Amino acid sequence: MTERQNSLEGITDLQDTVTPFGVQLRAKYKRTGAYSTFNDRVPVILTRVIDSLSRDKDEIVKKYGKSSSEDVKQVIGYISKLKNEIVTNKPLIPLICVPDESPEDKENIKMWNDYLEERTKIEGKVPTWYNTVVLYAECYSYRRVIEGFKLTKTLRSYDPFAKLKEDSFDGSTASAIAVANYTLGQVERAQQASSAELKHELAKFLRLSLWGNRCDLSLSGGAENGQIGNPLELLNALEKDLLVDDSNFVWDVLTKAQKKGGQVLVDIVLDNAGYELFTDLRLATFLTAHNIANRIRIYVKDSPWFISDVTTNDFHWMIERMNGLSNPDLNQLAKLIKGYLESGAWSIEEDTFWTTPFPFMEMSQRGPTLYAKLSEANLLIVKGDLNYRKLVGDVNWEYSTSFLEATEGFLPTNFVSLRSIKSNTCSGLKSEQGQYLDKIDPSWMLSGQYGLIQGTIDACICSKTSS
Ligand SMILES: O=P(O)(O)OC[C@@]1(O)O[C@H](CO)[C@@H](O)[C@@H]1O
Ligand SMILES: [Mn+2]
Repeated sequence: MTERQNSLEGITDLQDTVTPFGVQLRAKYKRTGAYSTFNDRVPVILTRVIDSLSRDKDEIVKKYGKSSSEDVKQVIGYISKLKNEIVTNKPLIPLICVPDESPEDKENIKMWNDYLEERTKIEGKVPTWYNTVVLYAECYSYRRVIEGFKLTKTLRSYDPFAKLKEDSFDGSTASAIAVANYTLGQVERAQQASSAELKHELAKFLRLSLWGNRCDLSLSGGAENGQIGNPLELLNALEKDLLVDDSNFVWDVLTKAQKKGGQVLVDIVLDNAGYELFTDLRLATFLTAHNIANRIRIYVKDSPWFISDVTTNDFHWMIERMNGLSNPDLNQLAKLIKGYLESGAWSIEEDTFWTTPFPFMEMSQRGPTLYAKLSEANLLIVKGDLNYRKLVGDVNWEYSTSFLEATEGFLPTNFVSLRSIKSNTCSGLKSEQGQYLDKIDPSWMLSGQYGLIQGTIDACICSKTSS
């Protein structure tokens, strides 16, 4: 038995079960992905951060100056301690506020510390890693990594995952080139395409963006997980794994908004950098080039998050990379994207809410400005597994619970989730579909094999027009 398992023996609450239906996921349920999150994945990720800091120390000192050498040591110590807190299931602790903290950071620290108090009240004791709801504890683990760097002088904005994200895109360039070529072909045909063709193409771009979500790095513990092969040729084979397909709903929402006149505004909440980001920008390019959307706001994270999530830096890095590679299609696509950003057809948006632990049903209360902003959009596209968990409150819903019921009142506008399933929550399946998958493939909710294009199809939100 390993030292880690020994130390967990003291956790009285560990239960050798799956998560019961109707309750939020917690790592204490041993037969779940949540348990592996703290038993395997996060400790492995933290070790990788430590290793990469030791390996890149000279490079860091070159870039951030001599005193960063001490800061690297400090962060390594901090992250080792954090890892130890997790594997011994210590109580979560308040974030530290240093005297010269910026007002925004102060406010952010207060939010996390207030929430720790709130959860302590809800749970009747101070939350621990395995015992509290995993959505909170997992988000908190990434917030602690951020703190490790924020507590230094020279490395406050260092992104320990940047290299992994960059390597992930570089490992997928052959796939990216194949689809870049196809996307540009579609853009060139923009004037001739019939409505039926556009509808068909939209369904294709939605699928490419959905399956791009298989490439996240937090599920693989930071191990390279890029796209290989020609994604267009793989689409047919993946069709059997698409459990819900509300592509028609997306088309209906967008075309109805168009018919109403005025500007059609689409908001996209991004998930991962690298190949997935590339697929999302292609979807956005398709919508803009065909005038299906007049404006697209693209939401990124304001800090390094769940290893592979896109920050503003990652976004710009990828465009520059596409520009710099010796492939004319990638170069042209990069130019197109830059043009969209410069003209204001697209904008990159940050909001602190995306790096909080809150389920989206709490957004109207805890992030009212963002909620109001999202409600201006005709359509909201929400990428990825973590965002799905937040959409449905990270509850293990009975699989046939409708998506709308599971989102518990979060409805700023019509929205669609594009998610490859990587955690133990899923709603809106056909009767018996989930039970059947449980039987044939017990790990179907954790593998990322299955996907959803799932919209708020039963909600009646009249098309909006913004100007
Ligand atoms: O949101 P993403 O990038 O699709 O997935 C993130 C993820 O891999 O991280 C967690 C595992 O620790 C899970 O919530 C989820 O599967
Ligand atoms: Mn992610």
